[in-house]
Amino acid sequence: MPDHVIVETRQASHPDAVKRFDTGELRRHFLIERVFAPGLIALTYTHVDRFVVGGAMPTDAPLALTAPREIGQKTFLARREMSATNVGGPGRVTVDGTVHTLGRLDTLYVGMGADEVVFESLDPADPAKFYLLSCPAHASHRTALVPLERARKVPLGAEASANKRVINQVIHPDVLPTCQLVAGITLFSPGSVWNTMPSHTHDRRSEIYLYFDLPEDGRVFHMMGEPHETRHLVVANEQAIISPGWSIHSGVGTASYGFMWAMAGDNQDFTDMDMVPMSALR
Ligand SMILES: O=C[C@H](O)[C@@H](O)CC(=O)C(=O)O
Ligand SMILES: [Zn+2]
Repeated sequence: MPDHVIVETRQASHPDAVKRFDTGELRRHFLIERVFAPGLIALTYTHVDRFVVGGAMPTDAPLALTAPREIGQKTFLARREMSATNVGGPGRVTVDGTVHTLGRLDTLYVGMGADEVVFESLDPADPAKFYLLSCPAHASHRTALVPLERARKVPLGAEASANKRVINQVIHPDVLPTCQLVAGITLFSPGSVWNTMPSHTHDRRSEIYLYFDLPEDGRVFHMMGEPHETRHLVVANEQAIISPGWSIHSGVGTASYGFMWAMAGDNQDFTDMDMVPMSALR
């Protein structure tokens, strides 16, 4: 039987090399075009903070999270922690026999050491799409369901600058303890389309973005690169981006969208950003 867990590996890149990348190379290294594939767990193993990013999209059968060779362990979570956020129809995640039901934008944090993780859709015609984020862990924290309402809310931006939005901090030290992972869901006011502008970097933490809720022909122009050497990626709905610590991560949509961001690295201090003055951007 073919394995239902597929993995692609991405190496880390030096900014001096990246400034010579053409569009195809930028996309090959930093954009994850297929996050969700029906009936599969599709993962990207990146050497940027050893993040594993991907999607579990069960249709008519449950999908068990097995440990691919890349992990080098008998179970996926032997030395890792993980979050699963549902951006699709209603679903269930069973962790070592305990069933958690996830509606839209609910997140399950799964602590290091969980053996059996199984994903299911409640309705195969409206499949759940579990967006997975995992990073190395050193301690086992409690598995917990974090509905969007439980997130710590940080309103930011203004209508006049087209960036009025609420940052929902879902995986955050004020919500629940984790080893490295910090993550949230940023949702916009109608008409606001700019995220994370003014830009920032935080070399001690890398970041992963998933853009969602874009219409079929909508696109986000995601800004990346060192502040003095910016590039962009044109991103469609439900595609993800690997943002190394040296890169800005800002985007503007041709239509309304939401996005999930996640960080791992040396600290979990969300406010510890190096803000980039507008005059420094090139
Ligand atoms: O370091 C923090 C991350 O870049 C995100 O939280 C930014 C974000 O969601 C936003 O400004 O909309
Ligand atoms: Zn950031």
